[in-house]
Amino acid sequence: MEETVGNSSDANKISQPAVGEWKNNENVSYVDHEQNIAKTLNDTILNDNSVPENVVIETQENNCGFSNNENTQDTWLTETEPKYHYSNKNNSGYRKGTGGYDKSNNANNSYEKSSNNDSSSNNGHVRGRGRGRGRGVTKRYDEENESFRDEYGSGIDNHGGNTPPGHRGRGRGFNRGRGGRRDQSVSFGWHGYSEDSHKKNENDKPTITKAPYIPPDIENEESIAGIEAGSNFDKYNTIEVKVSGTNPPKSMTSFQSSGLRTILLDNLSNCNFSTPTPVQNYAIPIIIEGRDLMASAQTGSGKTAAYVLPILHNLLKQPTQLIYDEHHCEPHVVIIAPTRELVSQISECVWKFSKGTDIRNGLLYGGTSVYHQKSKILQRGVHILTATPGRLIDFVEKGIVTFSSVKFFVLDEADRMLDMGFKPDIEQVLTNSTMPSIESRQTIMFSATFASPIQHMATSYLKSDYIFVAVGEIGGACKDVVQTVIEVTKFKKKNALLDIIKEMENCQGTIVFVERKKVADYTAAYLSEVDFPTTSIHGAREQPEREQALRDFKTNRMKILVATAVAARGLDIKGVNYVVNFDLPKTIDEYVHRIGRTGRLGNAGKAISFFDPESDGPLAAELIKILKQADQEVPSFLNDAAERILASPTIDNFNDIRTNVDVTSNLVATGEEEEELW
Ligand SMILES: Nc1ncnc2c1ncn2[C@@H]1O[C@H](COP(=O)(O)OP(=O)(O)OP(=O)(O)O)[C@@H](O)[C@H]1O
Repeated sequence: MEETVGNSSDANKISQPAVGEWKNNENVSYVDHEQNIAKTLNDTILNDNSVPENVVIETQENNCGFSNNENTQDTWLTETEPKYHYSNKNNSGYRKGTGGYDKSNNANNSYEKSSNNDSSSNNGHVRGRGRGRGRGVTKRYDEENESFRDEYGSGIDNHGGNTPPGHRGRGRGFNRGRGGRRDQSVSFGWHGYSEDSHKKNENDKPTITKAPYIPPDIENEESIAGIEAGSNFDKYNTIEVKVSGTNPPKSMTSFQSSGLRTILLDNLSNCNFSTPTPVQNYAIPIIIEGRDLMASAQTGSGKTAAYVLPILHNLLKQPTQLIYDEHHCEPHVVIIAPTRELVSQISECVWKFSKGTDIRNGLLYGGTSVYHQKSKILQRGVHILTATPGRLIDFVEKGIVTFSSVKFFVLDEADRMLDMGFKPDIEQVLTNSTMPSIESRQTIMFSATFASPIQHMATSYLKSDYIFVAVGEIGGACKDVVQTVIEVTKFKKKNALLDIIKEMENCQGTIVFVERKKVADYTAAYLSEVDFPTTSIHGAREQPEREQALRDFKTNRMKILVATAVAARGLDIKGVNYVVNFDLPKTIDEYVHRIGRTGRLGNAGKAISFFDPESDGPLAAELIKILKQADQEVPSFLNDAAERILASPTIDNFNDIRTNVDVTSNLVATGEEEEELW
């Protein structure tokens, strides 16, 4: 039975749980904020003095939220009981909405866990415990028109914690919380983001305004510190490097002898870059000499600096006028990467190496304020624009960015940018009428993996005399990562994960990769419940939440990060000791990138992967290859699985599992997700 809550004329009355739903707090029927009382099922009125133990009357002031206590009882938590406390402000904890996807799991009715105890966090509304189907109105910011529009929906979105009550999203199942309260105000700690669902319009519907997100500026000193070189850094010199193409420039052996401008050398030394990595030794002279480049080198071996430094050098050596006005700007360098967080990280790298120069650095990515990004890049113009494809195309279509001045075009994670998911976007950028021809620009592509078909395709964007550099085996895993593969079937994964985490001396710096956003939430909720502070990052979280999650993980506030493929590529996080593949990815390249979040720059890392013979068979043969290439042990069950697959004519896509990577584009095409599926 469902009751209407959202349209109630009394918006201050919160959800009325169905009779019997309060298994553990059977005394409480509902809470009335206006009168500041709770009522029991038999309508006895409880005031402050008579509420049963574990029940706190929720007021607008303490807005505290539900959780379960130690005995897994549903409890309303005040701010003085932070143990199971979800913080909207920091959006890093976890909750599990019983009204949404897991009503049956009463034993696990634990929601959020966070040590944050900030009074501006109004946590209750994320839970959506009520049975009603609210018909709320959401003021949603329309980036296209730069205005707010109303969206009506039913039910609370239990997911992100900052989706206003009444909003139902676009019908992606998991986010459909049911009913719940609509009388919460939410105030977010991050800059420029606030919600207020107290306001009502003339029809007595709450009007919720959600200001577009303005990310914090990257210019802070903390950003300077990269990962410190580990004990295996020197072994980089033993890796074989293959260079092909006509007359390749000679490689360098040190930053000092590289010819890089003094200001760049100073910045390098401020960032503790003393010895170049092999990919830097080869790529820097090639780019300085103006050659197009396709380069592959293992994860965590310094590819970003390998293209940022020579580009900065060339810009400084031959400065040309920066063109911009109040309507448009013409960057000299365009760098494209697949995820928002990676784009932000690259831009940080550009910033730290260009310190003290006149180079202007701009950033475009989805989930953030269009207006803000537009005004930032138009205010002073940008030499180097780092962007995700979706937002860049948006700006190009609006005429805010034109490419007439482009000298360098860079694809980071190039194979990903050229696979079926992103290729149309890249083509759209490269065929834009303002984009200089191949001959008139320098095109640079980097990745740790470069499947042959993608390499072939990529050549059509490069000058015919481009240079190809491969440090080590193309697509090979970093040998500093100890890889373990364990056979675990689907239903045993949860316990297996817990066992692994318990066995770790310290689980701090663990990334758990899962395939689906929903599983990311389940897993993070579960781990939080069992005392491992966990956060998550995936494409269904709002951008401020994603960034907060990364910050929390980077600062060790959260020990574990559960992530979908959105965090698989490029992210460079200090102190990642373990990668756990709770679900294996569909492609081996993705596996290589995922495990490459650890074992970076000569540091040791560990990767543990759950191999489910039922679903992961198609990956077995390639996984064996990767393990052997990295001198790792191959478990016998993996050989068996590979043989089974070979003998089986019925397995689809065995010869080309890459056909599975196209899911992103489908969603982008249907407009369900701006850029990222994962
Ligand atoms: N020569 C160097 N000396 C010291 N630190 C370096 C050097 N080169 C890179 N680093 C640091 O190493 C880390 C990894 O670099 P980067 O993220 O560029 O690797 P990558 O090869 O692009 O990895 P991925 O394939 O995962 O994208 C960063 O923290 C970076 O600051």
